[in-house]
Amino acid sequence: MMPRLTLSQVTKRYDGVTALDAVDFTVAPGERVALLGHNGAGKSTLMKIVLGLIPATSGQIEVLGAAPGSQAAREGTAYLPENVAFHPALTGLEQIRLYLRLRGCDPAQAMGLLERVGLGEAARRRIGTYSKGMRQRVGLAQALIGQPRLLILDEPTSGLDPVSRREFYAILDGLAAEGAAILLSSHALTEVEARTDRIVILSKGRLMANDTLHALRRQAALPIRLQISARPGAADQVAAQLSGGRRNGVMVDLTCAHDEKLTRLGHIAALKGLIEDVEIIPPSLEDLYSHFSRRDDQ
Ligand SMILES: Nc1ncnc2c1ncn2[C@@H]1O[C@H](COP(=O)(O)OP(=O)(O)OP(=O)(O)O)[C@@H](O)[C@H]1O
Repeated sequence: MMPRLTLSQVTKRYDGVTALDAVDFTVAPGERVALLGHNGAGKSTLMKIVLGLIPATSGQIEVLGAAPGSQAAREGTAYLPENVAFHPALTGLEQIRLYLRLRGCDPAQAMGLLERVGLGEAARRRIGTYSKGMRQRVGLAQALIGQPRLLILDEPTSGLDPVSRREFYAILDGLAAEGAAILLSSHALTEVEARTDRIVILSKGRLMANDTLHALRRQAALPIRLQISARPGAADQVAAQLSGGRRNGVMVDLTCAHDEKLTRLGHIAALKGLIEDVEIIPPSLEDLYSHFSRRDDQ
């Protein structure tokens, strides 16, 4: 399938600063891609280039097979900025109707869009009375006008509570299932870990990683933690036999390389009379993120 978004060797220089340095990646239909990076890594610059708001210094960008900022690209692309501001005196329904009219679409679609983002019941209340999570959903309803095939979301869940975040991602899952390509930036690694298909890490404008979480784990080859619960009174013996560290009354911690995992599990299984349970804890996205974003400095 042709990617919805393709960046090839995209470089952006502001005077003296290289904000993007030969960045390559694609986003396919139905794919949810997380764009991660420290402050100043180049995420906003990348989004602005994709939206056609600023030009790249060099490289090629294709948005829905067209040039960024062209009519074809703009018609099929939705953008949700980090802080969406709406008119507080308007109701959600009025606000979305207004956007529909501005886009030359039928304002009667407004209720359907609001229901889609879970604002059906609040549609006739003033936006001034909405919570931050609800305002973010108005933003998403606005972004869904015209059935976009590519969504660019700038930290869409910052400031939302855990329940609102989950609900927001559930809406994105539905859109991706219908074939929308989604690129979202975030600083919240735990939620991205569970809710996206691929991870792109930028550091000082350079692409440090671009793969699934699974593949990044293999590439990084960070140690895996094995957490063993010993039978009552057996923790010292288990720790001694496995050369592991005792944590409290019953827990024994081990770390091992990825390719030692099965051997280590074999040793643990051989102590079966002494052991209640074993938990395998792979490196978290946070561990991977610091691994990949630091690679540059070495
Ligand atoms: N208009 C500009 N003129 C000069 N330098 C700029 C301009 N815009 C951004 N930069 C620089 O380019 C680099 C990348 O900035 P960018 O805003 O893209 O980062 P970011 O990853 O979006 O950061 P954040 O997480 O803080 O939003 C930074 O060093 C920034 O100072």
